[in-house]
Amino acid sequence: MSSERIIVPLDVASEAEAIALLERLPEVTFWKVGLELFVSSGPGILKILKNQQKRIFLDLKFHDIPNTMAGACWAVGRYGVDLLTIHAAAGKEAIAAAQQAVQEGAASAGVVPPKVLAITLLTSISARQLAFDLKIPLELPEYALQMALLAQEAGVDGAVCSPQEVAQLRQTCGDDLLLVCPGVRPSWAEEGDQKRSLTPAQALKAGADYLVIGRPITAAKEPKLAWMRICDELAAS
Ligand SMILES: O=c1ccn([C@@H]2O[C@H](COP(=O)(O)O)[C@@H](O)[C@H]2O)c(=O)[nH]1
Repeated sequence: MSSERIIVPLDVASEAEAIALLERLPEVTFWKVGLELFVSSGPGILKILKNQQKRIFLDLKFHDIPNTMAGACWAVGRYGVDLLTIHAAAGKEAIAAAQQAVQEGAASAGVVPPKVLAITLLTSISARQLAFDLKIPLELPEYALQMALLAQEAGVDGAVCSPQEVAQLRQTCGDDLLLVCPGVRPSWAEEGDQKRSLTPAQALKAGADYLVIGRPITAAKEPKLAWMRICDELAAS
């Protein structure tokens, strides 16, 4: 079912607001906990989600030296979440350390390790910003692909990329690499700070395994109606 391939972010500032959102959208099976909620309220929300049998994407976007990545990833390994993000730009050694540490952390807690996803390039970065602000002398699709290949060589389970690059990553990296796309926007939703969007149907057709769709649902007047509209559009596509 395509609705199970939609991950909704709990981008709110408190556990109480997160619980209120969970109550408004009981049909959502896969939730993302990101920096805003985790930093403001801590890991308690993970237990709440687990008690409701929800799947969890812990989007903490680690980007640090190998030793620090390993320590943080070991600790995340113990939570029993499904997905964890790190930045591919942290480098091969740090990615490999992260991958090994989640396995060890999970084993120490007797839980299944999360799949580690490497962020190739944040979906809020445009080609112009990549060139002029970040001074990266590669075309954006080539840079995203190189980051995915680096992460794949270092042993990650998957990558985060924009829907605009997902077809190329799928073709080059193969079917075993899990591809998760944020920056997805239905035709009726505002782009906001996302720079490289496609619609949900286009993103799935291009090869995404999972879509992260936040504000078009969570900031809608009626989140449930927005969720249903997206699910209906996917079913009709
Ligand atoms: O490259 C990335 C990596 C992560 N995100 C996260 O996804 C959601 C998107 O929310 P929207 O409201 O649908 O824009 C958000 O939690 C980001 O932190 C991303 O957008 N891009």
